[in-house]
Amino acid sequence: MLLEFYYRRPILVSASDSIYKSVMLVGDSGVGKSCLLVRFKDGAFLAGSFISTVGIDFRNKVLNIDGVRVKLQIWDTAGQERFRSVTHAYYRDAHALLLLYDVTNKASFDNIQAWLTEIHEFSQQNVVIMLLGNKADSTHERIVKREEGEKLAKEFGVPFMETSAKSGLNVELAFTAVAKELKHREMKEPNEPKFQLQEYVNKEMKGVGCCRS
Ligand SMILES: Nc1nc2c(ncn2[C@@H]2O[C@H](COP(=O)(O)OP(=O)(O)OP(=O)(O)O)[C@@H](O)[C@H]2O)c(=O)[nH]1
Repeated sequence: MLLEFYYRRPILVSASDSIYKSVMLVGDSGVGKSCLLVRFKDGAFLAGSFISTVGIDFRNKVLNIDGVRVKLQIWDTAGQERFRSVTHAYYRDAHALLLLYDVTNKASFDNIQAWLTEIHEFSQQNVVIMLLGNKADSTHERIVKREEGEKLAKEFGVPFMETSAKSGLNVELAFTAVAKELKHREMKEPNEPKFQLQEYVNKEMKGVGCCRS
């Protein structure tokens, strides 16, 4: 069963009113990748014991972006080191990467640079990357300030926002923002201005303490 996951590749076919895109969730083990995906797909939060992803898994979700059906195939990767070679094989098929750290876990934040190095080594050159500081609901346990996340993202030239799979904060927005970017890249009219992902996120983003899903 597991081997099937290892060798399956996304099949991406286009129709005029639909586009098919592949999004990968990456980051250290325990940052909340699976929970973010479940929140986005099912609107639920899986509280309780933490079960690490084995290898790689995926879910599909269709978004309507400005009248176009954007079919997202979302790949949830295992953050554990021992599955890294499996994950590497999938990078080159990804159109967008959501790179997560956990705001209550400094090591996961410190590892972002290493993740970006790996992403640049294995993914397509024009892949859309967005940095997400997850578990923003954990106000008392927070170690990484929002400003630190913003600074790091600026340093690496990637858009950034904080999310919470638990409260739903900005989860829909994270996926919608990358879907919009991908749709604009594929279907941009000659005179249409470039889509500004960070500007869009800044306008739509909710602060910590809110419960937008
Ligand atoms: N407070 C809080 N806890 C969260 C949030 N997201 C995930 N968690 C918890 O963090 C733990 C790890 O979540 P997962 O989604 O399994 O983490 P993962 O990144 O998929 O981990 P791997 O599969 O090992 O790579 C679980 O106990 C979740 O309940 C969040 O937004 N807020």
